[in-house]
Amino acid sequence: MTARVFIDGAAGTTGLEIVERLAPRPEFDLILLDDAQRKSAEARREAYHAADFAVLCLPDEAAREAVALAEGAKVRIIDASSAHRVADGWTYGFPELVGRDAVARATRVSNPGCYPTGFLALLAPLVRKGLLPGDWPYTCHAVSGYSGGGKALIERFEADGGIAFRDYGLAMGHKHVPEMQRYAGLAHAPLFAPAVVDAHRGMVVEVPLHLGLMPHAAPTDGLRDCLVDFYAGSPVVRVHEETPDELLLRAGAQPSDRLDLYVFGSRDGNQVRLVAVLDNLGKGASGAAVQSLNLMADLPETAGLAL
Ligand SMILES: NC(=O)C1=CN([C@@H]2O[C@H](COP(=O)(O)OP(=O)(O)OC[C@H]3O[C@@H](n4cnc5c(N)ncnc54)[C@H](OP(=O)(O)O)[C@@H]3O)[C@@H](O)[C@H]2O)C=CC1
Ligand SMILES: CC(=O)N[C@@H](CCC(=O)OP(=O)(O)O)C(=O)O
Repeated sequence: MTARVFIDGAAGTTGLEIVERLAPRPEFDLILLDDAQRKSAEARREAYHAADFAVLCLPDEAAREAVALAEGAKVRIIDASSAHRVADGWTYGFPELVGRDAVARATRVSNPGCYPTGFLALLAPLVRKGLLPGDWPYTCHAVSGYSGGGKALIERFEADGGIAFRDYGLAMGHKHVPEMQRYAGLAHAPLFAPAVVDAHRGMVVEVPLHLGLMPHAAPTDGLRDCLVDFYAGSPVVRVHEETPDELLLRAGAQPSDRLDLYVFGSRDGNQVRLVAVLDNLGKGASGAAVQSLNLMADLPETAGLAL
């Protein structure tokens, strides 16, 4: 049976990429509103009531409004915004961490933020298995392509043409911190230092560790082995056992729904860099939404993904 899927915000950066992934698939019948209707509350309410699934690709405020418009409908929702990431009644849409069954059964799924996807993929299994302490004050450095900031940041980078690197989040308190802390099981909020580089898409998320100073921490190989075991058989997450000399983001990178993890250790074993490489619009947004939708619709998990 064909499932009807309403993409609210289909004209935006994340929405367009979800449409691209779903449009060729016969299992789905997309509900898309034209320019004249796409912000009409009435048209959107009707769409919610006609759909089996809806994917919200909207700013937070509009996503909260969307959930209200869907009240009373049988529609199952995946929200790509940060409005419901730590809200009661919502399942965090990270099947590798919360379990595929939990996502498959959920009626309200909140897609993880792009930076938290890298951070949590690295840290959550290690803290959960007791190989790193949950009460350590962790730091996370990350760079993202400018599409991570949606249409507004894309326009800014493309119009300016001269920004090579943009450090931001300098007042701390980035909106991703609560989900990073909650789903990694941390006692303290991580110090999060994000930046944007002059590439359309792609990101590198890093957690540096003074391993030698940490109480109850496993050695470098133990950390890597744990991640290898945890993601064994995952079609999306790959834990690399080799340690290359460099990791590159390419300005013209093609869409990818993969998530690549690395564990680099110093020779003396005292320092470690946990590194995740992903596409902010892939496993960081649209790819993750499609993965969750596949599970919710009882379809093969990776159908339609670029892996
Ligand atoms: N870009 C990324 O890498 C990631 C984005 N996200 C999240 O996904 C969501 C969408 O982000 P993104 O696609 O980047 O943002 P964009 O700004 O590119 O797109 C948002 C879209 O929502 C539309 N919109 C705004 N308000 C309303 C409304 N009231 N009713 C209907 N449509 C509305 C906008 O319309 P208009 O075109 O007129 O502006 C726009 O088309 C955000 O919450 C973002 O934080 C999550 C992970 C990664
Ligand atoms: C480069 C850039 O600006 N990135 C965005 C996060 C993108 C993302 O993950 O979006 P949501 O969590 O909002 O859904 C930011 O830092 O706000």
